[in-house]
Amino acid sequence: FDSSVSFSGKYKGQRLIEVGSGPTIHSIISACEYFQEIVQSDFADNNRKEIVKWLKNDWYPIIQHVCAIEGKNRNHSTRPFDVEVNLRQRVKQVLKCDVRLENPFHPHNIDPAECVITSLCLEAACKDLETYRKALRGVATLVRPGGILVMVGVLGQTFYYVNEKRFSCLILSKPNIESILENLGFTIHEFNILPARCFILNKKSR
Ligand SMILES: C[S@@+](CC[C@H](N)C(=O)[O-])C[C@H]1O[C@@H](n2cnc3c(N)ncnc32)[C@H](O)[C@@H]1O
Repeated sequence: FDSSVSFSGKYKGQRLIEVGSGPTIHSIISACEYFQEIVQSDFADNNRKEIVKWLKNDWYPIIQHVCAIEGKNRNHSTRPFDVEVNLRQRVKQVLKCDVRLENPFHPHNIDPAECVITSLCLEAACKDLETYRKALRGVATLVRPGGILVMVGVLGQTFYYVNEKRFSCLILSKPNIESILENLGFTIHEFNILPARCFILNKKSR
């Protein structure tokens, strides 16, 4: 899970909202130690169902993996088992969201949070830069004044696959994202660009 987000305690608070979680919990594993209440969300019903299922089922290997990356499995108080228990308790809601709406949680009004995470969602949801800008404006309304927005995204990509299904992806550049965020009143603390890893997978012949 290259897109998992790592928290070290520099940022903490009462609430964290994740926008466009997909069917997964990997983006919030690291954060659950630092935020008391977590709201996850996605547009797709099946993705939200998968998260709700997880609240009863097993993502332990993924939690172990994230803890290993962070070296946490050497620390007794945050070993993977504890992280899992913590995370299950802290995910309070799994809601429908649509980032193309001015209020992504319409018709619900969600209190803004100290931290909002969105990973690989906006470029998947938006077909052009103007839609992306509006979506980011909507996501920004979920961040409390003084709070942080953590975005994981991909630059210069036009499509991606989930199994054999192809999805479109909006081409983004660093200057595009920086100028939209600055116009929305954000100060950018970190902008890390990591080299993409390319996986070439060979399907077994029968
Ligand atoms: C590439 S996946 C990323 C999932 C996860 N956040 C991750 O990092 O692995 C894109 C996600 O965006 C969601 N999505 C697509 N359009 C959306 C929309 N209009 N509003 C909210 N989520 C949307 C999809 O359902 C999907 O779960």
